Amino acid sequence: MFNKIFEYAGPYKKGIYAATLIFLVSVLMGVLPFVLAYQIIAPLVTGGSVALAEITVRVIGVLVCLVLQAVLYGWGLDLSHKTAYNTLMRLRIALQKKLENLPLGIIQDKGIGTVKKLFVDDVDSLELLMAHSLPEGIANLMVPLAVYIAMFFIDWKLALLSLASLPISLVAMMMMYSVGMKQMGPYYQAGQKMNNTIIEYINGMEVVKVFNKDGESYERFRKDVTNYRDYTLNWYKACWPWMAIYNSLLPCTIILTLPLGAWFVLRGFSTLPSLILVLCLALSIGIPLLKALGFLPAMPQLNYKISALEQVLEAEPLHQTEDGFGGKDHTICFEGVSFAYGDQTVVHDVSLTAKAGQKTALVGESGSGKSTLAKLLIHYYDPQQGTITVGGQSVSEMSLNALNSQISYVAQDQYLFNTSLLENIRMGRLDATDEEVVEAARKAQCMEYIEELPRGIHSAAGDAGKMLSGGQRQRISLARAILKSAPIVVLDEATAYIDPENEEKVEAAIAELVKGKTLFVIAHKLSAMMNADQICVMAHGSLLAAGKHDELLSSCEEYHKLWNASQNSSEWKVATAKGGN
Ligand SMILES: Nc1ncnc2c1ncn2[C@@H]1O[C@H](COP(=O)(O)OP(=O)(O)OP(=O)(O)O)[C@@H](O)[C@H]1O
Repeated sequence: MFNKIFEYAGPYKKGIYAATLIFLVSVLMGVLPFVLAYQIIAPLVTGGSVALAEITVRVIGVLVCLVLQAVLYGWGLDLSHKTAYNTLMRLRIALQKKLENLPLGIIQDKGIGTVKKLFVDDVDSLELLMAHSLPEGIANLMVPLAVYIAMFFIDWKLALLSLASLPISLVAMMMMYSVGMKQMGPYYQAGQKMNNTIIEYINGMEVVKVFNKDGESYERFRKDVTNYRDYTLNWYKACWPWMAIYNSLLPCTIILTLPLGAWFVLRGFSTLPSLILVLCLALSIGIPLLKALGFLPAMPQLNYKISALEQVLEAEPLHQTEDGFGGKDHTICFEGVSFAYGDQTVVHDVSLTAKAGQKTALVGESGSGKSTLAKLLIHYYDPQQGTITVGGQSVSEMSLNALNSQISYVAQDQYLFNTSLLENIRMGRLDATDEEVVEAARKAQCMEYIEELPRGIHSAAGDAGKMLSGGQRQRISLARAILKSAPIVVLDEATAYIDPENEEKVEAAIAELVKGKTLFVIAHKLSAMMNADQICVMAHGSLLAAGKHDELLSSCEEYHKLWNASQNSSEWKVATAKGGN
């Protein structure tokens, strides 16, 4: 675990060494007063004499030690915190770089809560390790160790007596660590789940209220918060007994030394001055030992958090190169592509070709793998098997930027940034002039409602977002894609859930977007796919058939079924509309 910390610290690791050294001297300054006290007590107890001047010097020595201890401790803390926060900064930058190279789909699948926990909470928790546990812990352990060695030189029998509490404490410590680590998995996952649920709860508040799902949503929230409490308490419950044992036993360095040591002195096995010195030293290391132990309970948690960070930092990055796009045209080819989310394979050995300049439609029942194929094409994930090429060049043999420059992906949920609508549309092509942005907005049928907004196209998407319908927001994202004007357009259910009034306009915007482009489209509405150059029928992650509408109607039973179902549903829509429902 410490090796990894030093790796993260990079050039700042010198700060950890320096802070540890300073803490070490500071702890030593806490031990010296006991030695000085011994030098005053021993002659008095053994019948000797001490001059007042000697006592004064030692008392001043004690005061100097205490002042130095405080000053050095402050200095050490200053240094260790600078090191810690610089390391956290490095770690967050490394995480961000790593996330940038991870498949986007994998990041989305983790959930915002988990990613936020990783970036904020898990990284923050390393502060304890870097600023305290490591430098302070080491110093507070090293000094007692040195003191024990000194005790052995003074009187090995008495030294052994003061070590008596150590073996049981060590066993208790190991037990605490081991049971703590076992409980850590569920505890950590409960924390991740709670984070995700809280974010989902806040994001989904509007829907929850509209659909009167307060109770249900609160119930889930309550369950995850309660679970987290239970797992945390379980963890503590498993660790508490062991913590209690070593916390009480370890600092009891004089528990045997005092009675047995006195007996040793009476029997002549040890001398009184040695006993006094060993007792003073044993008392001096009580506080450092307790401090060092104070850091132990957090170790299993820290270890777990570091592993979670490691998992992300060591996760396999998206396969891509620095190369630009060099495909001969924009023909898309899936060759023997299989893909699994975790253990669940959802795409099985799919091979299909979407010819450049043509419209290829993917149809199939819900869950048949259509969106996953689209996400593989835009390289959200790497397939486990097979290759996807554009114009003969594999998507993993170009940079994500190069691929993105060739593809406009429009899905149902389009994110609007909290900036003006103008800038939101300009995301499509950053060097576009204001006029070009307005032209794209016009082509996407946005201007009629944008002009009615108080600040027109300069309205902030955050404020405007509340005033825009789903279809209007969708048209903003289509304007973005029109402005981008990439040669390939991937539409994933782009018109789903749009009200009839908006549907016509969205379809007009799409028609503008796809003019002369290679189109890869997923839609449930089969009637809109009839004119496609090729329709690919998916079922349970496999490609069943591919062809034109008429061919498939006669040759593919699954397509026939889908077609009938879509006809029935449009008849049902007409009937309900007529019925006024
Ligand atoms: N992020 C994910 N993690 C795990 N499983 C997923 C994920 N996304 C989709 N799946 C699963 O993969 C399978 C294929 O889903 P996909 O969304 O590709 O199907 P689809 O045909 O597009 O469905 P729909 O028409 O309902 O959008 C489904 O069983 C789905 O539950």
